[in-house]
This record gives sequence, C-alpha cells and structure tokens, in this order.
Amino acid sequence: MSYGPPLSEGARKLLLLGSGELGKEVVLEAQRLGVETVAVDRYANAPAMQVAHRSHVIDMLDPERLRGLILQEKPDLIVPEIEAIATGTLVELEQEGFKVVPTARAARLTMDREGIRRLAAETLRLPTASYRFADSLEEMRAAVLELGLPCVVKPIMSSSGKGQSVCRSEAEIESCWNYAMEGGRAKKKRVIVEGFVRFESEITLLTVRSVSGTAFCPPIGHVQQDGDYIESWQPHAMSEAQLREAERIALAITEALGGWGLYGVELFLTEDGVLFSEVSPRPHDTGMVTMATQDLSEFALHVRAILGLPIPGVRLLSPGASRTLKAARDSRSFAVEGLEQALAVPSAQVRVFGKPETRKGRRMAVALASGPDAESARAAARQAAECLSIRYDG
Ligand SMILES: Nc1ncnc2c1ncn2[C@@H]1O[C@H](COP(=O)(O)OP(=O)(O)OP(=O)(O)O)[C@@H](O)[C@H]1O
Ligand SMILES: NCC(=O)N[C@@H]1O[C@H](COP(=O)([O-])[O-])[C@@H](O)[C@H]1O
Ligand SMILES: [Mg+2]
Repeated sequence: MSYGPPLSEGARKLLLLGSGELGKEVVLEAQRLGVETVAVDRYANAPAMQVAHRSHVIDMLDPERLRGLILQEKPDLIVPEIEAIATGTLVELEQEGFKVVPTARAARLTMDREGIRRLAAETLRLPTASYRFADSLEEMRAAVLELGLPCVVKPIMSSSGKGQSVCRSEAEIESCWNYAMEGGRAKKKRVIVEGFVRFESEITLLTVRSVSGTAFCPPIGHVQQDGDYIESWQPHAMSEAQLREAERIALAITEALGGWGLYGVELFLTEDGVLFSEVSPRPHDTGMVTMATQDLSEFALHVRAILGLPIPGVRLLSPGASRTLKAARDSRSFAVEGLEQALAVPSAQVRVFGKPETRKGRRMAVALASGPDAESARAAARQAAECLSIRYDG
C-alpha cells in the first residue's frame, strides 16, 4: 500500500463523522501515518476539528446534507465517531463504493439500542439483561410491570447516559418516560426498558479486527455515574473463566458486525455469568486509559486496522487508570484550572479536550496515570483529577 502526502492528489483521506475527544485522538493517530483528515460535527471548533486538516459543520442526521458532503469530499474512509448519524445514507454510500468503518451495517445496527440488542440477544443468543421496547407511556408501564422493579429506562438513541434513569417504583414510571423523551437524540419516541442487573463489576473488552485477525486488549474495568463513565482502569482483575466467556461474547458480536476496526464491547460481570450490554464500533470512552497503558492506544489500533495495516499484537506496558473532569453547569466563558498540581502527581498525564462550551455533566478533560497495579494507578488518576477544576467566568 502507498499513498501521497496529505492535501495532494494521491493523499489517503479519512472523514470523521463526530469530532469529540475520541475523534481528536483518532485524527492525531491518522496524521502520524501521514493521512489527510477531515473532521465533521454539528458544532464549530469541536475537539477533532482543532487538529484535523479541515472541518465541516453539518447536521449529520440530515441524509441530504450528509450525502452532499461525502460526495464533495470523496474520502477513502468514512469513520463514524458518534451514533447519531443518518446511517441509512451510509448504507447507500457503501453500496455506491464508499468505505464505511467498520461497516455501514455496524454503524446502523449500533445507532439504536434495538438493532444491536436484537442481533445480540435474539440472533446470536448472547446473554443480556431482560428487556422490552416501548413507544408510549402506556406501553412502557406494561413493560415495567412485566420486567419487575427496579429497571433501567433508556431512549432508543442516546449515549453517555443521556435520558437514562433507574425506575424504582410505579410512581416513577412517568418521570422516567419524560426524562427519556428529553434526553433522546432523535425524534423517535421509543425506549428500551431493561431489568436492573446487579453486577459485581463491568468491563469494556476492546476488540480489534484487522488484516492480522482479531485481538483483544486486556479488560478495562470502569465505574459509571448517571449512565456515564467517571473512572476506568486496566487490567481489570477477573477469573480465567470470566475472561474466556467475555472473549467468546466479544468475538461473536464483532464477527457478526464484521469489517476492520476497533470495537468496545461492554459487559457486566455477575454472579450468574457474563452479560453482553452494548458495543461501540469505534474507540470507547473508557478506553482512553490505553493512552497510559498500551504500546498502541485504542486510537492507534483503530487507525491501523482501518488502513489495512498489520497489528501483530497488543502489549500492555503498565497497569493504568483514567478519571474524568466534568462540568457542573453550562457556560461559554470558562477555563480549566489546576494543571500544575495535576501534573505534579507522579505518572499523571492530562488530556484537555478543548470543547468550546461547558454543559452540566459534559466531559471536558481526563486525567491518566500508570502504576505498578491498577489500584495504585486509580489512586494516582483520582489524585490528578481532583486537582483539576473549571472556573466559570460567565
Ligand atoms: N440493565 C442495567 N442494569 C444495571 N445497570 C445498567 C443497566 N444498563 C445500563 N446500566 C448502567 O448504566 C451505564 C450506561 O449504560 P449504557 O452503556 O447502556 O448507556 P450509554 O448511554 O450507551 O452509555 P455510553 O454511550 O457511554 O456507552 C452502564 O455502563 C451501567 O453502569
Ligand atoms: N460515550 C460516548 C462518548 O464518550 N463519545 C465521545 O463524546 C463526544 C461527544 O461529547 P459531547 O456530548 O460533550 O459533545 C463524542 O464525539 C465522542 O468523542
Ligand atoms: Mg455504554
């Protein structure tokens, strides 16, 4: 394989749909290999736009706008970075000869919780939480009563816990429905109701499919608050049997989705076995820890895989951990403070994403640390993150 320099006729061009903190690292890794990068999102100055060769601001859920942009740019690789994209258009464009990462079908099925859950639970018969889908408050009430309380309610299309809540009593059914309606990204009034899983721990198993075959990264443990991750570490301690089962599930779902690229397979470890939760056909937020632990981060692995380059193996250089910094309120005038203190913590690193605005609960930066074991790395990452804060000037 060969290609010319970026911005030349013979350049290899990667177009990223979604330009957040994960895409920013994908762009940086692509640039290391001399690839031309184009970043797209619904707002200006998104993190990946700040490091890409060029950027565009469009509504990626609008099929016409999406098609128009892709025909204009004619990228070699279309790389979805978020779920909320007109994935039907990606399926069409793939049929017309464009390359969608890892496949347009994977983007379409994982865009809404129904597609991927039905594939995993009904087609592949993988173990999952019990679930029902509902299109109205009345249907949701019936689903909750059938599954039993407590249960978890999520909009069919959302991520990072947006619109997600735990329903603990019949009196809460209506407020959970309303919360899901406010938090969903598409206009669809559909929710998934899941039986509440009392897990011992939860992990992300990063699984990379490349010309060299399928490789698993050591498991990443994480803690979530309000449906969004606040802390992750690698490796997560689990039994041989649990790891074998986790890899079996990850292999089944990634083989079914196909293509080349890195997947983040989310799993619950319970007393009764390992359950599949969901999968991202792209680098995972909890996987940012790999920037402090692996010889090739999840972003480097994704880029290598999608370019068709070999991945002879994944090496864990050190245990490590990550801890997020989130905004407390909405602001357009703010500053991230405390880098001097955070970086004085031995082994600590910080990634400030550079998002132009804060929103309540929005992830703005992450602290990373390594250590002799995951526990000490967690302590260092926490210490570094606690030094960081956001000053609001408006
Ligand atoms: N059925 C369940 N039982 C118990 N906890 C759950 C259940 N479903 C989700 N959770 C908790 O909420 C978290 C977020 O859920 P999920 O991954 O489905 O949401 P998401 O919005 O897709 O998040 P992300 O985009 O960050 O992956 C899970 O990691 C887990 O901690
Ligand atoms: N769990 C998925 C996830 O972490 N996705 C990451 O968050 C960005 C959106 O952030 P924003 O909502 O702050 O704009 C996405 O673009 C992606 O990088
Ligand atoms: Mg998740």
